[in-house]
Amino acid sequence: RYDEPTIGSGVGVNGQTKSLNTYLSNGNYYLYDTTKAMNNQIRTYTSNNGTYLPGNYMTDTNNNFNASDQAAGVDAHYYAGLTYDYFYNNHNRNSFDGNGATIASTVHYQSNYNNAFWNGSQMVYGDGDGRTFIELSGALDIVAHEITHAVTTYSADLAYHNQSGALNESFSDVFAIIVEGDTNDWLLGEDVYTPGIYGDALRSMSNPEQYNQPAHMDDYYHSPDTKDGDWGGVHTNSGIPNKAFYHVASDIGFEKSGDIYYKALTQYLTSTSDFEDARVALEQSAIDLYGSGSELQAIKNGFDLVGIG
Ligand SMILES: CCCCC[C@H](S)C(=O)N[C@@H](Cc1ccccc1)C(=O)N[C@@H](C)C(=O)O
Ligand SMILES: [Ca+2]
Ligand SMILES: [Zn+2]
Repeated sequence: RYDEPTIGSGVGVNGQTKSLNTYLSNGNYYLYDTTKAMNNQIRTYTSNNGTYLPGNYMTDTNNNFNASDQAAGVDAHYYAGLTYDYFYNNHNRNSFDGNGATIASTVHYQSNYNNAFWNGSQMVYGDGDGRTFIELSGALDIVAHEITHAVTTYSADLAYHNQSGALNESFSDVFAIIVEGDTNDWLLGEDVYTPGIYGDALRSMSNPEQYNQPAHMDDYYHSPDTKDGDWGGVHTNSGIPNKAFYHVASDIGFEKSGDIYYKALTQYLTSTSDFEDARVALEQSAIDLYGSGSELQAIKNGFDLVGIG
């Protein structure tokens, strides 16, 4: 019996059926996608509500991943593939390290875990407690958010605290929105956030204040640089550069803003960059790509509007 790439199907967290790149080995089908550029692989595991990482491969006997406990893995796998395709097709980046690194995702991490994260080596997704969140890999913007953290690690490596940390969070939200690619969708987490409440989200790029984030430097949130202080409020102050991005992308679109933000992240920003440095990096990236035209003006305008001078 030969091992070989296969195409299976699965049902995601929100009930949609999707085609999956899987792998047949010894009579079992694995969530193991070998179809991407040279040597890159996308591998999806389950921690079975424990804390072991990466845990066990998620497998199926008939290549139809339609069991309820497989849904989180279906979406983590499928959305990782979409995010891989975005960075490869739009920025010619082969995986998060630019060299075909395996994208490993683990779902069913702990119990009732209302979060998802990049742990420096892989993506990890909780199931949520069923009230605040359902399985977090069920949202493309969350998967793209986490994989962008991996891209950041292998580029600017923005230190995860204070303004550099808020930029780290903001760049993950920026590419989450771009990968979703819907000019009407400025929300983050809406597909898996509060299943009992329609239309809300964890964050909004167009109106950060709606979910208690500042949208201007005048309202910068001074929080302790501790775990309990969210390392200087990185998930709060990200609202300020997020709002700037909303203005920029509303002006020049996701393709041009994506190219400018990608160049800034990978060629100009460093681990200690602050909000002002980000403005300078984005202005320089716009000039490099488009000269001193409307794109540069969009950056200047967006950052002026949020008070980053
Ligand atoms: C381990 C503790 C901290 C992890 C932080 C990760 S990178 C993170 O920022 N996770 C996102 C998940 C997310 C992304 C987009 C939309 C919804 C939810 C996040 O924002 N987590 C919030 C809940 C937080 O940690 O405050
Ligand atoms: Ca969204
Ligand atoms: Zn994050």
